Amino acid sequence: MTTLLYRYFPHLIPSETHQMLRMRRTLMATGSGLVLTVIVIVARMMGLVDMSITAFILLYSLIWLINLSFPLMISYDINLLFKDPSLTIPQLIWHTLTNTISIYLVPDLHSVFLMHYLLVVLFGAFRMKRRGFLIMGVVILSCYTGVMALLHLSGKHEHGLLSEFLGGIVFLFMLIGVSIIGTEISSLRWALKKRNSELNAVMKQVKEQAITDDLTGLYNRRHLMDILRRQQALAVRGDYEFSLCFVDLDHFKQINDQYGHKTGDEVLQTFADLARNSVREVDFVARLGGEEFVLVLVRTPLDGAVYVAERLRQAMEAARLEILEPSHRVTASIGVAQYKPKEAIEETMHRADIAVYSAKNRGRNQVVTEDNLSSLILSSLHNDADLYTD
Ligand SMILES: Nc1nc2c(ncn2[C@@H]2O[C@H](COP(=O)(O)OP(=O)(O)OP(=O)(O)O)[C@@H](O)[C@H]2O)c(=O)[nH]1
Repeated sequence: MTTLLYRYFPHLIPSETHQMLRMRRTLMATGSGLVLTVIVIVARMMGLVDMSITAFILLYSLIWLINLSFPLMISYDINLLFKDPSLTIPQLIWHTLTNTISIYLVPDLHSVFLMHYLLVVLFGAFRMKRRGFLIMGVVILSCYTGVMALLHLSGKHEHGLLSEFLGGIVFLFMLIGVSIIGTEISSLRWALKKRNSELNAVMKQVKEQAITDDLTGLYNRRHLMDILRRQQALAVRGDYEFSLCFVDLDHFKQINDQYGHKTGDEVLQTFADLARNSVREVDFVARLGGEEFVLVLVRTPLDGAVYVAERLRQAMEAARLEILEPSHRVTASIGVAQYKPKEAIEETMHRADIAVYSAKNRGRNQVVTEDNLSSLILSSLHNDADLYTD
């Protein structure tokens, strides 16, 4: 049925995975409703249904209006307005009701329809828990005994009461059995669903850990290289610029020596927070290692990057760190470089790195750009500066 719908009415099949699954189940139920209708129509053609043709057509038009309303609701996302978007209980009750109508119309085939009740209960395994199965059991039993009583009272069904009673007991046991199996399937589904969401959460955590630095929560060096390659690819496509700020905290060894490693860690975390808050959402902040950090400022030319770097330097200089002595200020030296079209990303990193060295040489706590490096510093550092490779 789903395949037919795909072929002739592709626009009615939802593309979202959950909705598609709901549609498939609903079409299964609609399919079993179709089988019921065909059986009743054949029975009427054989003279087993005592109902005028007009009333019969009217009744089945109404039944199919409601039958089709379930898949249509899913097609147009109306089911999402309900607490249970699978519409399990309404569908189960509706199919129980149509099955009961079928028994009333064709009492001679009531044992066939009795089996269909069991199919309806199994349909609940997709969604229901134990309580749902209990409710459905009660609803089905009430419908069945109700319709049988009605048939006997109106004289439409002439079977002996004892055989009917025994048949009812057998059906009750079958109903209990099917409900237990349904509950088991249902609890397996819930357990799987829970395990799946736990796995997803762990996967998310593992992915995050793979790209972040444990101490500061900033991106780590490996992820920084990925970010830079993506930025480079954007710049290569044209009309895109970005800049790097290399940051090195000044005299950090002294902080470790004077206050201990733990305090040193806290200073690194404080700086990480400051750096994170000094850039835009779209920018990136990474820790290269030790007391070295990198800001990747997207869509930012050199002068914009200098502005951000200077603002961060001033914020760090002004920050009062309660973990240190009141007069102790932690400062940062920052080197800024802009990516030049067609160059290797390592070359940009190299220039930013040289700018940091220059800032240190010029007395620390300052921002130096690649533009204001003297050629002397450039040539002396060019040979021994680290090339940043992944
Ligand atoms: N607390 C702490 N210290 C670290 C960490 N990683 C590196 N360090 C320390 O950072 C210090 C870096 O010292 P240096 O490279 O000599 O630089 P500096 O003292 O900041 O001097 P300048 O950079 O020249 O201003 C070393 O003492 C490292 O042990 C860390 O994760 N936590």
